[in-house]
Amino acid sequence: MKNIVVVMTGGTIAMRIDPNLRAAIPSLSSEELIGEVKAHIKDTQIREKELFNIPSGHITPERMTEIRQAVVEALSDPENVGVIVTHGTDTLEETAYYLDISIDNEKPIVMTGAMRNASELGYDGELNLTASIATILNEESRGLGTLVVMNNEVHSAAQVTKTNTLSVNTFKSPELGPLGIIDNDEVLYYRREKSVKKVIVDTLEPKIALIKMAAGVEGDIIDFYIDNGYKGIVIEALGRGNVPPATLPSINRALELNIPIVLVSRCATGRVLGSYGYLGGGKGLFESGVINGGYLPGHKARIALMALVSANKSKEEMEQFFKI
Ligand SMILES: NC(=O)C[C@H](N)C(=O)O
Repeated sequence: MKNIVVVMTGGTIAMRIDPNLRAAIPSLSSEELIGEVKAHIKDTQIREKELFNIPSGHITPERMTEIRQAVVEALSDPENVGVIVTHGTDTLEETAYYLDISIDNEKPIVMTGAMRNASELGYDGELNLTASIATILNEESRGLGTLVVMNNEVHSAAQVTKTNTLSVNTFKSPELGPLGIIDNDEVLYYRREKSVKKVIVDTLEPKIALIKMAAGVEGDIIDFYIDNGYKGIVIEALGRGNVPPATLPSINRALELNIPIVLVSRCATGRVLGSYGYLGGGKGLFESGVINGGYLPGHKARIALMALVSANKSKEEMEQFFKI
């Protein structure tokens, strides 16, 4: 008999409509969440661990480390073949990315959730859980790091992002597409991408800022984070990796204080590079010591920087991490 551990953390998958509020709130017990699914699967035992039952907007870096701890513990038991983490979809890709970079284990870790709550017709929680179990049980899922399974698709934690506020088909990997699909309980991989970027660390530095650039943004917001003891800054820059020139004095101030700055783009796809030499262009930023964050979206680069700072990595090691 194979064992799979389901670590429950909350999200819409564990919510119902409250009749007074007429809005969804956390309410499903672990038995209610998993009972029906358990009754349908054969030859596999599900061991549930209810860590918390919160919306994913309540997930903090500390709670991410608690999730990691629960996953690592479950993986260390030779009887368990893999772990499923149920989670709200709003920040699912952040926790997935942290688990992916911070755990080095061949056993599959699958994160899943739901877009419709248990009071709605077409609740997708059970479908996503069943597809996650099929993914764990497939031998080809081993060695791929943390996977995200939603809407019968398997995605890599590094690539996946929530693209739509409502649709059940919201999780996409815009650059490369899903790794595979789940068809009739069978997992079919189009490609198997081994997850290679690792920072094995069980803590996350919370004081890492994420700042979005826009036309006419000035340096005051950067100064705020410097003055409030932040240990690192991720800048979601314009296009190819450029910033409005009025931010430059504050960026240079942060660099002089050895506060690492990672540059990514606010564009949905594509990497950043020093293609532009004008004032505020990426070329000057990288020459002055800003770290190239590659193709990562800002919220995942922030998780990476939280892990790298927490692990006391040098600037060179950080640069190495973000290199494709
Ligand atoms: N679909 C969901 O799970 C969204 C919910 N607001 C959450 O992230 O907890």
